[in-house]
Order: sequence, then C-alpha cells, then structure tokens
Amino acid sequence: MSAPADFQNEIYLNGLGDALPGLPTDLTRLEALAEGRLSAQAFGYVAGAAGSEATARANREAFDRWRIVPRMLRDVAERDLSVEVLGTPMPAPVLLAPIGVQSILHPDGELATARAAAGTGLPVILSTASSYAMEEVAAAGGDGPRWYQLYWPKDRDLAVSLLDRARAAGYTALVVTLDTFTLAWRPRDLDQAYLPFLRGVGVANYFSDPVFQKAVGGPVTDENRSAALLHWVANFGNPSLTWADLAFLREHWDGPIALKGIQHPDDARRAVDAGMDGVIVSNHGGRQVDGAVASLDALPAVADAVGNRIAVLFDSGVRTGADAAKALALGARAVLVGRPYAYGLALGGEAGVRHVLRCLQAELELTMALAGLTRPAELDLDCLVRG
Ligand SMILES: Cc1cc2nc3c(=O)[nH]c(=O)nc-3n(C[C@H](O)[C@H](O)[C@H](O)COP(=O)(O)O)c2cc1C
Ligand SMILES: CCCCCCC(=O)C(=O)O
Repeated sequence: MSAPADFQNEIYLNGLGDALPGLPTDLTRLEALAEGRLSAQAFGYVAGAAGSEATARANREAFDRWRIVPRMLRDVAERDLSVEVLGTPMPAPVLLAPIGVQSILHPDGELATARAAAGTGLPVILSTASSYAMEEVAAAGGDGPRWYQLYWPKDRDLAVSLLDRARAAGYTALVVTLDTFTLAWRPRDLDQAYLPFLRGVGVANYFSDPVFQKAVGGPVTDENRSAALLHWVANFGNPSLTWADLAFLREHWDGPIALKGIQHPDDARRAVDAGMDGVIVSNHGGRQVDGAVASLDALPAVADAVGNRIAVLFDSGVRTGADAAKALALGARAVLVGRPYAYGLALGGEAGVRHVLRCLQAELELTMALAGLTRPAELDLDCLVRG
C-alpha cells in the first residue's frame, strides 16, 4: 500500500496521540481551533476576505454543487498520485499556496512550513511577503522542491534583484501574482486597523535586498526603518502593469512562469500567447474582489481555453481530499492549498503543517481509490455530476 493509506492505518493502529499532533483529521475544523489560539488581529487577517466575504463563501459553496460518482471493480490496488508540474515532480498534485507574513501565525513561520513541506515532498511556493528572507527559507527546506511567488514591485531593478536571488536560492519556478497590486477592502483588518507589514512583518525579502537597501540609504536600522516602510508602501505593487510587461519577466527568469489570479478564459489565452508556462485559477481565497466568481466556477472555462498547451493549477476553497479531486476533474493539473496549512502552522508549527499535508494527501488518495481511480490523469468530467 502506498504512503498516504499507510498514514490512515498508522492513525487507527497508534491512536491520535502517536500519529497526530492532537489535531483533527477533518481539516474544515481547523479554522475554529485556530481562532482560539491566535490574537483577534492575526486570526482576522488570515481568515478574513474582501468586503462582505461573499466570494470566500462562494468558493466553498461551489464545491458542494459537484458530486463525485464512484465506479466499482476497477482494480485500484496499485495507485500513484505523483505528477510533474512546471518541471517539478511531486508525490501528489498538491502544492502549498504562497502565504505571506506567516510569523503572525507561529514564530518559526515559513521556516516551519518549508521543513514540513520538504518532509512530504510537496512543493512550497514562497511569498515575496514572507516573514523570513527567501535564502533562510530555502536553507530550512533543504532539498524540498520550492517555487518563488513574485509581488512585482514598481522598481524594476528591485524586481530583477528578487528574481536573481530566488534563482540563486534554488527556487525553480516563478509564480507571478496579478490580483494583488494593492490590498482589497478587507473589513476585518480595517476595523482593527491591522496591517502586519506596517509592524515590520512580511518585509524581510525587501529589507534584505541590496537594491532596496541602496534606495533607502543602506541597511535598514532603527534610524531609517520608517523611511524603509514608506518606500515599501510606495513600491509594493504596480497598478500600471499590462500584458506587454510579461516580456520583461521572460527576459529575467529563464525557468517556468505561472500567472496566479486568472479567472477569465481570455486572460488564460493571453497567458499562452505571452509564452507563460502555467496559469493558476484563483481569486486569492476571496480576499481581493468581493462578488467575484467562485474560483471553481471559473476553472472549467479556463481549462477549456488552455487545453493541454500550458499547465492549469487551481486554488481558493480547497479544504478536503474530495475538493482536490473535484478541481482535478474540472481541469486542474494540481491544486494549491492555502488557509488550512496556515491554521496547521498556528496550531502545531511544523508538525501542524505536516499534519494538514498528510491528511489532504491521504484523503485525496482514498477518495480516488474508492471512486475507482488510481491516477490523477483519470479524473475528468465523467467522474462528476452536478449535485
Ligand atoms: C494570510 C494569507 C496570506 C496570503 N498571502 C499571499 C501572498 O503573499 N501571495 C499570494 O500570491 N497569495 C497570498 N495569499 C493567497 C493564497 O496564495 C491563496 O490564493 C489562497 O489562500 C487560496 O485560498 P484558500 O485559503 O481558500 O485555500 C494569501 C492568503 C492568505 C489567507
Ligand atoms: C500590501 C499587500 C500585501 C499582500 C500580501 C499578502 C497577501 O497576499 C494577502 O492576501 O494578505
């Protein structure tokens, strides 16, 4: 039997105490537990979304409108969930979504996440807004697969410097997030006047950068910290970017590039035309445009528009193995999981993240096997009905 099913047996045979860090195997329960562990501000930042949070809710509801139709007597004894995406082999079609400011969840933040991910072999996508510098996270993750997520700053020299550092630190693919050149209207954060960055969290990649330091007159110290934060605010995102600017990225990054935040099939086609290697269908977990289409509802049209030309990945709302199976059936090559591992981090540090990843992987494998499927490529529309 393969590894994830062994994990299930390990839980039954050894009991919760030995196999798990005291966390539930139903990952939808983690949010409520994390609320009890985190400050109101940190919890609000992570759990919150844009506006009335209608899109965040819609992301979850969309999964409920699809049902898996299990098939029988198909010999599912041998199963293999491994896939290769953007040149990276992975044991299951699951990646850790880029999540910034992880030290508001646990002091070890992205270091703990990178260690946990490396232990499972699932790729971690490190945010530009990480609490630790990308080189420190790479060292923590060792040989584990890692991709880098770019928040594309106004200063082009700074963008190039971030890309050069990411390549040198062993990040093999680039994820460019297009949907967050500025923060959305997020009432939970507005009501608490809370922004981690202004407290110096999530700026490590900037403050450690030679181009950034040059712009603020040298290394960031107590003397120039306020000026450095103002420079960060002015530079973080660039609302003037257009499709034509992607040529600049192609010039400065020789590995695979995926665009994150794609929701319209025409944008997916433009990504193909621009020579991109992948798109990530995502609405940022409902954190940017309140009222935007549920990410799962946007997926089939994007997958259709792209065909097999480039990789289609998916995130926003994945909480269970069955959710992942549905997204794969609707055209995703792999899914990114976001808040669940952030809550795992808050509740149990590295062990908490590992718990979430192992549960998700095991549940996906068991769901597929019991539905008569042995490989991710077998998941297609034939496996689903509208519920
Ligand atoms: C606290 C938090 C921070 C995030 N930071 C980033 C980030 O720095 N870069 C990015 O591209 N996406 C970021 N995201 C969005 C995630 O990558 C992902 O799109 C989203 O969490 C997926 O939805 P889910 O949480 O429902 O799984 C963040 C999400 C959360 C909850
Ligand atoms: C000023 C914008 C920073 C956003 C970085 C974190 C993020 O993406 C989020 O959703 O929060």
